[in-house]
Parts: sequence; C-alpha cells; structure tokens
Amino acid sequence: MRSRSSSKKHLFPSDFHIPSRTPSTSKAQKSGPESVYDAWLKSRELPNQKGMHLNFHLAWYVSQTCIYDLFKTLWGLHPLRSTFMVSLNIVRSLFPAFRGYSQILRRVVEGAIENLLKLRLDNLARHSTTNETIVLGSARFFIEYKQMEHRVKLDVPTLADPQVRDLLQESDLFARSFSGGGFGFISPLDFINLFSLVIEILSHLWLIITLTRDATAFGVLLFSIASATLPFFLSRFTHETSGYDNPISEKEMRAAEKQERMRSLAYSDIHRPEIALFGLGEWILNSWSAARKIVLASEAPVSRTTSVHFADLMYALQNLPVLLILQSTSTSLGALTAYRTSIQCALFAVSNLVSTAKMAFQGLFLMSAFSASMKLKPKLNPRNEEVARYMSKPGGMSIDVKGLSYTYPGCPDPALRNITFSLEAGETLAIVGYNGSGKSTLAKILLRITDFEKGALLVNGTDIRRLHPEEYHRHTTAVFQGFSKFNSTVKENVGLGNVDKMRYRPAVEAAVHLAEADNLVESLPRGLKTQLEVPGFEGISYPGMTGGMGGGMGGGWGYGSGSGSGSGSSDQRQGLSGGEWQRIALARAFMRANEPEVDLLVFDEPTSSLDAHAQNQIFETIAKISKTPSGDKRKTVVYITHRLSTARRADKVAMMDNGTMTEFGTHEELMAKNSSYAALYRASI
Ligand SMILES: Nc1ncnc2c1ncn2[C@@H]1O[C@H](COP(=O)(O)OP(=O)(O)OP(=O)(O)O)[C@@H](O)[C@H]1O
Repeated sequence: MRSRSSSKKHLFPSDFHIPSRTPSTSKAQKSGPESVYDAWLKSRELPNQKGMHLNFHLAWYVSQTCIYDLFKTLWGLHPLRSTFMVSLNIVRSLFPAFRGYSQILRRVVEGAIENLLKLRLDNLARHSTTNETIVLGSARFFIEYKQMEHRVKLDVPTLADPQVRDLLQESDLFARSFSGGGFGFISPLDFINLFSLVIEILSHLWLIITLTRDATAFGVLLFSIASATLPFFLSRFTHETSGYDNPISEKEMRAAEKQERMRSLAYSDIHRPEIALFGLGEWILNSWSAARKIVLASEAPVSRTTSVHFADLMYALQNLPVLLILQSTSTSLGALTAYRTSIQCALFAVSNLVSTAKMAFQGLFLMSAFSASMKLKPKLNPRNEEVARYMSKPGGMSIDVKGLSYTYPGCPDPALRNITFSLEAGETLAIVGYNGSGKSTLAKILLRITDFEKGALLVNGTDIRRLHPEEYHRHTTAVFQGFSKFNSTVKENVGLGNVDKMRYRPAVEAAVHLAEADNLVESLPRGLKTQLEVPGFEGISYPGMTGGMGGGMGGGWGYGSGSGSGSGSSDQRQGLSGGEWQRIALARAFMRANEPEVDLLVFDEPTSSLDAHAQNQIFETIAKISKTPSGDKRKTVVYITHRLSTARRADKVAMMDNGTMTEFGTHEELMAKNSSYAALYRASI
C-alpha cells in the first residue's frame, strides 16, 4: 500500500493550468520539455511522428517521468501476480532456446523431452494468460477510474479548449490499450514483451555459445526441472478457465449497461453543465465503479481443481531420471541443427524486438498524454492562495455585475459587452431580449458554468472567481435552455437534481408535484420507474439477452431534441413530448430548490413548451419557493423568458440587445421609458 500511494503521488503530483497554445518556435523546439504536458505537446509538433525519426530526447524524458511511476503504481495493485506475470514472460521467452536444445536430445530419446516441453509450455501459456487477465483487469480498472475521476471534474471552459480535447483523446487511447492492445497502439504488455524479447535473444545467444563450447546439458536439466515444477506451484496462485465460458447473468448485463451509461455521461459534453451544477461527478464515479467491478469480476477466470497439475507434476518427475542420464550424453548429436535453429530464432526475435520497440515508442507519447491529462486543472478553479468561502446572506444571493464582457473561444464578436447591474438578495430578475442577444450566456456566467474575461461579478460581496465552483454550485439550481434528457427512469431523471435524495421516493414525488408533473407520471406505464426514451438513441443489447431489460436497459445517456411523443416499445421505454420533458427538467431543478443552502434559482426559458395555464402555475410555484410561508424573501431568482407577460412578475427586468443590457429596472420603469422593452412588451400581448 505504501508503494502504491507514494507512486500515485509521483504520477499525479499536482494540478496545473494548461498554458495557452504555444507557438512552435525554433527555440521551443530546441529546448528540452519542462513537463510531461510539454513533452506531449512537442511530440505532436514532430514532422514525422509515426516514422523512425521520432525525437528520442522526448521519449527519454517521458520514460523517466512516467514509466517508472506508472509501472510502480500498477505493480502495487497486485505485487505477487505482477511478479508472476513478468516471471512467466521471462520463462516463456527462455523456452524457444531450450526447445532448440531439445532437438539435439530428440534423437536419443524419441519425442520424450519434446512432449514434456510441450506439456509444460501449454501449462505455462494457460497460467500466464489467466494471470495476465487478472493483472491487466486491475490495471485497466485503475487507469479508467483515475481517468473518469479526473474527467468528471473538468469544467466547460477546460473542455472547450481544443488542445485539451486532443490530450484527452490520446489519454483515452492509452486507457483503452489496457484491454490488451488491439487499437494499433501500445499495450502495457508490450513493455513487458520488450523485456521478454531481450531475454529470449540472450537465451539464444547463450545456447549458441554453449554449443560452440561443447558444454554439457546442465542447462537443459535445470530448465526441465523448473518447467516441471513451476506449473504445480503456479496452480496454487492462478486459476484456470476464463469467465467468458460462463453465461452472462442478468445482473452482469445490467452492470455492463450501467458502466457504459456512466462512462458516456462522464465523457459527455452536452451534459457537462448539469454534471457541474448538480455535482454529479462523485455519483457517476461511484455508479461506474460499482458496475465496472461486477463486469470485471464476470470476466475474471473461475477456479478449477488442481488435480490435473498434480498429475502433470508426477508425469514430469518421472522424466527426471531420463534427463539426468541425458546430462552425461554427448551434445554433439544434432548440434548443427540446433545451432542453425537458434540463429534463426534469434534473428526473428531481433526483428520482433524492433517492431515492438517502435510500437512502445509511439505508446510512450500516449502515456505522456495520460499522465499530463491527470494533471489538468479545471480552468474555473481558483488558485489555492485566492480561494474564498461562500458566505450565505439572509434572503438569498446578492449579485453585483460590473462591466462584464465575454467572447466565446474562436468567435470574433463578444457575446456579452460591458454588462452592469445589481440584484439584492431575494429579488427576482427577468431577462428578456432578442434571439442571440446573450441571455443564456449571462445565465451560464451567473451559474459559474462559463467564465468571463472582463469586468467583475460579486455574489454576496465575494468575487465569484475566488469561489470553488463545486462549493458555489451547491447554492444554486437551474433549468438550462438545452437541459439534459437522460435515457433512464423518470425517478433518475428527476432525482439527479439532488443525488443525495435521489433514492428517497417522497423527495422525488415532491419535486414532481412542484413541477405539476403528477398527472404525467401517473399516466406513465410504470410511474416513476418508467424508462424514458430519448429520440435517436438505441439501447445496447447483449448476447443471450431475452426480451430487453425491462426498465433497466438504455443505450447511453442520450440527448435529443425531445420533440414528438414516442410510444413505449417492447422494452417499455417511453417517449415524452417537449412540454413533458420540460416538466421533468423543472422537477429536477425543484429537487434541490427548497434546500436551505440553495440561494439562487436560474431558469432559462423554463416554460417555453408549456401551455399558458401550466406556465402560470409554474411561475406561481417559483414565486412560492422564493419566499418563506410568511412572505419573506429567501431565494434569488433569475429567469429568461420570451413571454413578456411573465416578465412583469419579476422585481427587476433586464432587456438584452446584441450582447448589451440596454435597459434595467422594474417593469413599470421600463414601460415608462417607452423604449425597446415597452415596444417588445406591447408586441407580445
Ligand atoms: N457555445 C458557443 N460558442 C460560440 N458562440 C456561442 C455559443 N453559445 C452561444 N454563442 C453565441 O453567443 C451569442 C449569444 O448567445 P445566447 O445563447 O446567449 O443568446 P440568447 O439571448 O440566449 O438567445 P436565444 O434567445 O435564442 O436563446 C450568439 O451570437 C450565439 O451565437
């Protein structure tokens, strides 16, 4: 355990901000890398990355900074099994040379040694594969876990960086290579293979030298004894058959489906705002981890009796006297053939070594991507020395915005320009304006989903940039314009708004009630347990699965437009209309709206698909939540609406036009101004 934690420290020593894209100046090319990220970046600038002209200097740097720590960490997961895996690979790599030696002996004892060797090799191969499955399974889980743990923490601005996306993509390739290769890239086993190939070449060289010196068959005897006894001892540590032979149980199928759903969710960009806002990271990680363990356990080999090995041992020991006799036999017989075979094998091993080394070389940079991605720091996180705690205020959250501007990466024009306004704790603000005027962008900045580049934003008097987003989000709830639709049950779709209470049915029912969605849920075939279908996403099917998975099967955490009402298919999945989905999204936001620590409620066009009656009811509910039963203010509410009849309910109204806030005040004040808002209002009623 000690080695494991210390290795982790080395491998993931500290977070860092990805520097802005550095131009590939000749100076930068010449100087050495300053970090693993730097090395990865420079490796991408190499003109012929896949050829032989790779930069050995970078590879050396990556080897020094990553390989040792990574292997030490992975070794620490299964020290004994890892030792066996490497030992077996070494033993296996010694056998080709030994087999060559046995050809000399074959003429003396027809086939006996060869058969014995074959038996031992088969056993070794079996044990080795089993052991590798276990060791690599754990390594893969560890790598995937680390990657997912880190991924769910990354925020929208970090993931919007194209360089980060490339880094994460290569990091994914590295993690996937732990399935045992297959992606045309390095598998961790290839590093061991490199070592094994060197051993094999050395063993051939040893044989060639031995033959030329006319030495005794002492080596043969030694290997025979080792090969005869090793599998017997190994049988006490390893298992036999692969779990693939076993039929997949329903539990395993559900776990496989869940693991994929959670992985999709963790890696999804579309759901990122809600993952951040509702703090879903830990829940995703725990759910994935539990499901992944079940899947890995189902793939793990199953133990079998060791009697076969005992018989093997007896058989092998019976041959020992023969081997002892052979020791005194002249080795000159067939030596020429063995000599030639050994040279051929050595040459073959050398060419194998070169191609494996080339793959390992490429793999090094994928490893550097993984290592660098582990150190990515979410851009919205404040620096340690700047962190401030969120200070609650009675009545809700006060908001002060001064000269705020923001331009989306890669866009020529700012989405927001010089926005200034103030909101007292407990006030309600309606943001109105034309399409594309920056309303949703402002809402995302207020929710600390998106950053801003100029100006200041104070919440309860504290600079929002000094607050840890994770902590700040606990004091907010929201319905986004493009809210997430999950291919999951109604209960989960709503419960995700407050993961702690997700399994508490009365809490989910209360949220459904607040969203006026009781009738909708009652009309569904399985009520809260009904599996919702997101258009455009198919379920995952598994071999041996009959009749779907009831409510449990869904294909990924799909996201769709949500228009149109699909009917439940044979697996009882249910489509919803746009308005019905909107009620689900509102219920999700209401899951936590009533929590005492929630001070800010943001709704981006929450009722755009609802009829006028439902819309009024929802606004009544929002008004009710924002005040105590005695009428005192307790939550600040910001909502974006195109229906100006709802805007007049708010304490303040903000009129947006082309990224600027052209008017701000009460409905009456703005009407008296008789400007854009008044015109828009009159046009909408
Ligand atoms: N992710 C993005 N990347 C680049 N530009 C964006 C992005 N999101 C929005 N924009 C641009 O920023 C501007 C403001 O968009 P925003 O969504 O804030 O407007 P809006 O007022 O909410 O519009 P609507 O009323 O149609 O919802 C628009 O010009 C839009 O094209």
